[in-house]
Amino acid sequence: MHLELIGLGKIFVDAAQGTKIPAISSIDLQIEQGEFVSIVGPSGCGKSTLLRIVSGLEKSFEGKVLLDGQEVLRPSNDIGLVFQQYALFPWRTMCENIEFGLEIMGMVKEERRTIAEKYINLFGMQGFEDRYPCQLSGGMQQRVAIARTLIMNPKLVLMDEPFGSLDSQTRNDMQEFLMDLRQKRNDTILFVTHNVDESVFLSDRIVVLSKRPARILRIFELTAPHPRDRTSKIANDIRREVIGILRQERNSHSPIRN
Ligand SMILES: Nc1ncnc2c1ncn2[C@@H]1O[C@H](COP(=O)(O)OP(=O)(O)OP(=O)(O)O)[C@@H](O)[C@H]1O
Repeated sequence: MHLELIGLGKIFVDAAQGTKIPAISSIDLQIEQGEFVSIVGPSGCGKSTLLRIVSGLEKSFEGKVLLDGQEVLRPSNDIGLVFQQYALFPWRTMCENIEFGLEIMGMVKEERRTIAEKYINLFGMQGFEDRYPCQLSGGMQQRVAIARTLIMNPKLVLMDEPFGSLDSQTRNDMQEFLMDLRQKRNDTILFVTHNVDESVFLSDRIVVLSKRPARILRIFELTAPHPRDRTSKIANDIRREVIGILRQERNSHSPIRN
């Protein structure tokens, strides 16, 4: 897998008010197989818009997204999506949610059940197969959403604040779970987060975006092996530096107050 973002730009037009909202400007980025790349940036800077463009959901934008050299023009099974809202089907059990994509592909029930069970085991969710989403904890629901995406074996997984609605302990558990999973599967992940700690714990690279319209301010490379020590000097140094850039960016061009 090789992902290439070339000169990405996006301007929203508010037809009612006749105003233009530049959301993204001149973003170039390359991602290789197995990389975990986090995107952080000020609130409202254009992170989700960037993911939507990469996913093929956004129809009009400048530049190109190339996945293995092929232009991404629409959503496909090659690119999996995980959102903050788990978006599970409430009327389907855990197992039925996980096997949904395989069912849509026309796979017969026995075959897809066998594969879904493999994922249920891999995700440590045995015993909950027949529960409905409302009977599962938030962390478990997000695991189901991730399993439902990964069962399609996408080349690239896009995650938009996937742990944003979880309490801090569950969030930590999910970060560890995701790292463990990654070691087993070598998925390629582009991950949007507001949480700098999370990006330092998880990423091979952290891409720091500017205020809207988002452009790349800085890319940090993190080479510490996993599992990472959240309190190590290197983790603290990078965290401090990323937070410093974001603070400076937030305060830039703001009116001087007495
Ligand atoms: N469909 C749309 N029409 C008009 N403006 C939009 C649309 N979608 C997003 N925007 C605007 O584009 C900008 C970037 O939005 P986006 O959701 O990508 O930011 P974000 O960095 O993901 O935000 P957050 O930090 O709140 O998650 C915002 O100002 C938003 O209001």
